[in-house]
Amino acid sequence: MPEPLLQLEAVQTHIGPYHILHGVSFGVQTGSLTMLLGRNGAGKTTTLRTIMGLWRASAGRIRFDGRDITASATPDIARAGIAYVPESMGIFTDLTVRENIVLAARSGPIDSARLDWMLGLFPALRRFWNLPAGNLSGGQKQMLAIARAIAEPRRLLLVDEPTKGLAPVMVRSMIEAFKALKEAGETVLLVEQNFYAASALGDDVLIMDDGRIVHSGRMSDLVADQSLQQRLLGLSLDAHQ
Ligand SMILES: Nc1ncnc2c1ncn2[C@@H]1O[C@H](COP(=O)(O)OP(=O)(O)OP(=O)(O)O)[C@@H](O)[C@H]1O
Repeated sequence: MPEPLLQLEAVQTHIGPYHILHGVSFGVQTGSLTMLLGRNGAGKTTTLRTIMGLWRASAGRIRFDGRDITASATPDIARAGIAYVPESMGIFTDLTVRENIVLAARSGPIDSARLDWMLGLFPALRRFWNLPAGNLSGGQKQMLAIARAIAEPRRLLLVDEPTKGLAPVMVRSMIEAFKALKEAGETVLLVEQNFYAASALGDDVLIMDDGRIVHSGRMSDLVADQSLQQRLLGLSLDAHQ
C-alpha cells in the first residue's frame, strides 16, 4: 500500500488539565473517503482540531504528504493543502452566498470551471447566490461551508458532522455531494454519527472511543459483518439510523 497522505502516529492531546487523545494512530489514503465514527465525546472533533494545529499534540507525530506537521502553525497546515469545515461551519451570515465563496478563494478569482463544478455539487447555492447566507437553511449553510473549503483545490478535506440535525432529504443531498467529491478524486476525512450516511460513503472506517481508535478497516467489511457492527456500533454509536 502507498504511504498514506495523512498519517497520525500515537497522537496524544491534552486540553488544559484533561487528557483527551490517548495515542491515536491511523492513515488516510490519497483519493479515499475515510469515516471517523464514535459516540459523543469520543474525541473525533479533538482529532480534527489536532490535525489542524488548533490543539497541539502533546505526544506522537502527524505527517501530511511526507512532511511532519505536528508542530506546524495552523495557517501553514492550511497552506499545505488541508481544509477544515468545523461543526460551527464558519460562514459570514451577513454576506451573500457569492461573497462568502469569493472571499474563500484567497489566491485570486475562482476559475469558472471550478465554480460551475462546486455549484453543481450544491445547486441550492446557485439559487440563493445573491441572498445573505443567514437566510439559508441549516443544511444549505453546511453546504456553503463545504463549498468555501473547496473554493480552491485542496489535498485533504476534514469535515465535522455535515449531516448533523439535517432532515432526511438534506442528508441525501449531502450524501450525493460527497459521492461527487469522491468521484472527483478528493481525499476526505469525515466525522459522522449517522451510520446510514457513513455506510453510503465510506471507503475506510475508523471507530473512536474514549480518545482511542478501537477499530479501523474497510467500510464494506463493517457493513457486511453484522456481529462486528453490533459489537463496535453498540460500543461507539448510541443511535444510528
Ligand atoms: N475545550 C475543552 N475543554 C475541556 N474539555 C474538552 C474541550 N473540548 C472537548 N473536550 C472534551 O474532550 C472530549 C472529546 O470531545 P470531542 O469534541 O473531541 O468529542 P467528539 O467525539 O467530537 O464528540 P461530539 O460527537 O459530541 O462532537 C470530551 O470529553 C469533551 O468534553
